[in-house]
Amino acid sequence: MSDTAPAAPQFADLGLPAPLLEALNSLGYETPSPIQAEAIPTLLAGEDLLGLAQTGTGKTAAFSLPVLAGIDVSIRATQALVLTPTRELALQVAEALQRYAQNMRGFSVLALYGGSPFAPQFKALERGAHVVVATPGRLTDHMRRGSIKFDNMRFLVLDEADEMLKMGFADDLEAVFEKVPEQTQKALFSATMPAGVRTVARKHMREPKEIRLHSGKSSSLDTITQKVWEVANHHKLDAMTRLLEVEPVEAMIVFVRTKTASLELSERLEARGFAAAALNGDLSQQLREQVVDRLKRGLLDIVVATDVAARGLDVERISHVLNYDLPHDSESYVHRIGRTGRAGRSGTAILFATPRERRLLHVLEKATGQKIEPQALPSADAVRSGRLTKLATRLQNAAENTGALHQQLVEELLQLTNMEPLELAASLLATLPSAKTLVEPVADLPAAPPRREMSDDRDSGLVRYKVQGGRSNGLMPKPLVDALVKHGGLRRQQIGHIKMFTEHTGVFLPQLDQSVLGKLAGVEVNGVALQIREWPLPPGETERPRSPRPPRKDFASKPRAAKPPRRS
Ligand SMILES: Nc1ncnc2c1ncn2[C@@H]1O[C@H](COP(=O)(O)OP(=O)(O)OP(=O)(O)O)[C@@H](O)[C@H]1O
Ligand SMILES: [Mg+2]
Repeated sequence: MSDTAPAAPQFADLGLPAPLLEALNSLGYETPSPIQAEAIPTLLAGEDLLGLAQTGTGKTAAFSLPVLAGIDVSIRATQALVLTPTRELALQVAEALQRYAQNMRGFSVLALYGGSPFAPQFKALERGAHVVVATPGRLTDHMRRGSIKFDNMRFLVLDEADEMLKMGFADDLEAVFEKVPEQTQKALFSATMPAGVRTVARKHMREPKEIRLHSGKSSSLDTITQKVWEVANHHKLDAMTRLLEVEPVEAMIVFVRTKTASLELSERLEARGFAAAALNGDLSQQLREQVVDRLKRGLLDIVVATDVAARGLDVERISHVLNYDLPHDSESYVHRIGRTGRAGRSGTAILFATPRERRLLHVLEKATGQKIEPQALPSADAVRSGRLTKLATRLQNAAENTGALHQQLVEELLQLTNMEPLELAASLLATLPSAKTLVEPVADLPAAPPRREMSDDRDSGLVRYKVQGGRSNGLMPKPLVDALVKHGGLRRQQIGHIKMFTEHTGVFLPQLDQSVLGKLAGVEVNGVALQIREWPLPPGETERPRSPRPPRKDFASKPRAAKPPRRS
């Protein structure tokens, strides 16, 4: 981050105490980022602050360092409160504070978030953690119980202030503002600041200084290359597999719209051999933390997440962000793609847009101040040469570990087999599992058809079937798909949307003939005997099965489902 402001100041010029400067030095921070250069002196001077700077530009240190400079470790009381919208972020900010405070003896920071037991939190608050980093929900719980004390509070920081307002925490934040002592210094940070934030700032802050490091036009980083792939919904999974073959992905975060979609897609990716996992608000807190940790440590390469991971998450390995589903709004897009290209590194953001969504692109281009370049889907040739390059790299790497022993083996094999070296190499390749995909033909992915001719739903052209047996019977999408593949002779890609209800399951499939239905009838999946039948929904009928059921002949006269349900 050294190529920024013209007369770049040094950390030593900003007025920070020696223990913090030493910590920055040991962390390898050379020069302050622009937001740090501006925010640190302002906060050290005691002013309130609204800090607006792009994703990945060091806002955490911009507030953490001045907060730490103001902490008196000899007083065992909470002196600063930092609020973050998500649990992962609370933990991450607490960890950052701990790192910056590595030379402040006796310093303690506490992360307070839901999904973790109260008892240790009470104890740590009792002992007087110097800084508390909390999510609004859990903080409100503690405020109700009176376990957090505000008397010594000197700083209040809202990281991702706009998101917390958007999540509906306005009243809780209001209560916090009311509760902190009058002279508490306040700071709000984010990469995006919609109008609502300023209203809060005006109400609760003392003439806050506003530091804005980008014009409203460009809220995302120029280290991020943005591209769009036009893909119909039902080709997204194939397109994603292609993407993974041709793009130099180190780690990727994939954003989908719903929790269910994050589970389904991560399962499908795992089934295709990728180190993938889901991250969404329904998972246990322990699992959520494990996923982030495994991603950081390189044990996972793909995390399929909902917007719970869109804000603040700082994982150096993330080289790519994929918007598998379009975000709800442009702010969310800015934050999502900001998970890559952090701290001056470069990153790639790819967006899957169906033809119908194409018209929304200009909104995102406007929000990021950048063009989102359309990119042709990788051709079969590109996929093949991507695979070949990967294999070549592997062989080159392997060459470093071969020696006389391997060469001698080759000599012996040549003699034994009576083959030419080229023949032998070809045979060896044929036994190599990873070379298998190279001899298989690769089909070109169909480009998304033009808008008018298609219904760009992943279920288009499919028929809706009703499967007797739902979640409450223990039926799950993955085993169901496996059974459809095994007993119904379907290919995975042919299977559309699966919707699990309590008592039954709705699934979109190509039209099945009676013999296939017969084969599937009675097949046991997780102890449930499948009963599967075509299931058109007469207009106006709800998801719930009605009794008495419509007569069978209605089914035959209406092969196509009325309207697929909205994905939830
Ligand atoms: N001065 C610096 N020199 C080098 N690296 C830095 C510096 N300041 C911060 N970083 C690193 O940059 C990365 C991004 O910082 P941070 O998470 O604070 O960004 P952010 O602005 O809060 O982004 P977001 O808007 O996504 O939350 C972190 O890994 C951090 O350690
Ligand atoms: Mg941040």
